Amino acid sequence: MRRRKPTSIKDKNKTSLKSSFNALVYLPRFFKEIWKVNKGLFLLAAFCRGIGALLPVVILWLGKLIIDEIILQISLELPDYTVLWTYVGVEFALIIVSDLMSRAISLTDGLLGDEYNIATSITIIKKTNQINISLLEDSEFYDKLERARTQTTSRVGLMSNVLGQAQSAISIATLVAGLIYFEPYLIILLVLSIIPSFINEVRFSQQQYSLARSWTSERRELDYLRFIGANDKTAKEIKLFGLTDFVVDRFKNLSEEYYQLNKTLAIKRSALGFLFNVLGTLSYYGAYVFIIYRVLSGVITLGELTFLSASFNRLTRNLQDFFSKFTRISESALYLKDYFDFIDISISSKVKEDCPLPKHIKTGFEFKDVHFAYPNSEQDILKGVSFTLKAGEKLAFVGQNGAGKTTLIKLLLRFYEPTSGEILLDGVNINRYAIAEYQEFFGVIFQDFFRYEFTVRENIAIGDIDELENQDKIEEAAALSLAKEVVDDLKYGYNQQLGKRFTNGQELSGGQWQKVALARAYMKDAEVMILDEPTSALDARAESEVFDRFIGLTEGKTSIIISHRFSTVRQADRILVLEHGRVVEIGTHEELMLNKALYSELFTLQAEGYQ
Ligand SMILES: Nc1ncnc2c1ncn2[C@@H]1O[C@H](COP(=O)(O)OP(=O)(O)OP(=O)(O)O)[C@@H](O)[C@H]1O
Repeated sequence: MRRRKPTSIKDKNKTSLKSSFNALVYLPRFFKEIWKVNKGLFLLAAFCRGIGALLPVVILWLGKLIIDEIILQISLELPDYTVLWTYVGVEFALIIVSDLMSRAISLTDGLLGDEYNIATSITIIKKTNQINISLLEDSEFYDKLERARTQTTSRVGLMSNVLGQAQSAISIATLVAGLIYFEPYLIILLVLSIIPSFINEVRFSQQQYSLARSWTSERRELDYLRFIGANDKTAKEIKLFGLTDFVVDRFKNLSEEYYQLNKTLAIKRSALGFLFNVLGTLSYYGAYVFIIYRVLSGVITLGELTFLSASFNRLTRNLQDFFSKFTRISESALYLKDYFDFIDISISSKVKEDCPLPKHIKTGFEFKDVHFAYPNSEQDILKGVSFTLKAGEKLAFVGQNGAGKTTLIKLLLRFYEPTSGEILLDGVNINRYAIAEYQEFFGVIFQDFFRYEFTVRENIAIGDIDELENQDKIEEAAALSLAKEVVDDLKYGYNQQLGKRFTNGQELSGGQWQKVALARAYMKDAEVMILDEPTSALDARAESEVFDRFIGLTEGKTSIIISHRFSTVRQADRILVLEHGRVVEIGTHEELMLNKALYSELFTLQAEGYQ
């Protein structure tokens, strides 16, 4: 695989700067969502930040009053310390309140963040379920989903940062007001001290971000190499084929390049950062000398000196922090865009879902000259497929690997739409039925069924999750799919946790997993049953038993079986032979044998193999 060379950082800088600032428009919507999650907590967080923002200037002001009062009382013959101790008492109380506020802020941020996290995770799961499978398989879209899913912590961080910025802005405004009141000229020095480090911050954080983003696919490859190099699923092959050096070299070469680019940037950022900080410190001392000079000239008091120098110092730090956070916020806001783009995906169907679904199938399904190519692919997988599946009929699909059998099922289930042609149910285009209701019609077990790392009970009940507590039904389904014998050997029976991810989990063999997954098909009394060869890992005896049961149980039911096992296929009412996306034969076993074409050739070939 040829790797795309990352574009230079500078080229990307302009566009990413613009797009990250543009992404700030998502902030109001973001806060509206947080507001909806918990209004009370949000108000409390805002209140605490408001108080927290005003306290610094008030405390500094009290410091000034205390010093001025001390100096005043020292100069008096009959000093009265009442006012002084009152100031000290109030300052003490405010310090306590300030500490209380900062703890309340981190508490409310944490709680609000957790609640928002839960709410967005649920939104993402629900939305993913509504989105067409074809979109989920689009790599660009998938990246977006990945980012939306994995960036939840950044979003929570973003919330704290933005609220923190608002707090800083108020603090800064009050401190600036203080400076202007006493020494307006200090503002010039303040601006001089802050601009260099602001420019440095913006420039480098943008470059860092551009570098990270332009290396997205390489970083994904690095993650993948890390994954295959160090996990239990690949360990066997990596050891046996001696792949460690291959993986390590590939990882090293790729990461070295990224490391070097990053290193150069980090060194430059630190060196310039230091230089600009020296400039900042210089201007601070400039201000300090100016203030001392003003005290010595008797223009301002000693208390005002402490107030001004502390305010100036605090302002410099606050402003630096404000600007560096600002660039970070605009970067994180880009992830908001990914998230909102994802949840805004339109899910409305192109056609009106205006037809009520029949309770039971009357005539059956009909594929009419169906053509299909997967999204982003030029290749036609189905080329004018026409056939009928009558109500109550058992149809088998046969054909070589890649002929398009599973694709036919995916179209029937409306995971994809035909490129042209149509699929009818009882004479009506299937797109006109409400999709969720329509899909409820089917009981399907796919070749690549998912191994949920849940308990056996849950794994079986997935076929009809409303029946999770119906032990009799679960046991019945397990008996029919031969999963019962697997469960009988498990320490915790139906409550056995499966897989290795969680404590006390038990891994199953491929065939045992298939038996468990098959039980799902028996959980619901679906109108149409589909078995897409989920039996490849079963031993010969179990496989024939599974199919015989399936055939027996689907007697008189509309069903489709995909299998390469001809002794099963021949038991179907009719057999559809698919070759390179075309129906080449359709008929009963006897008819197709007489036809002496592909089916009889494949059947004879397999029968000979068994002799
Ligand atoms: N999501 C997808 N995106 C693009 N192409 C796909 C996708 N899924 C399958 N294909 C391609 O479509 C063709 C038909 O695949 P399909 O899974 O329908 O074959 P099949 O007849 O069920 O094969 P098998 O007997 O191996 O299960 C194959 O060439 C495959 O590469």
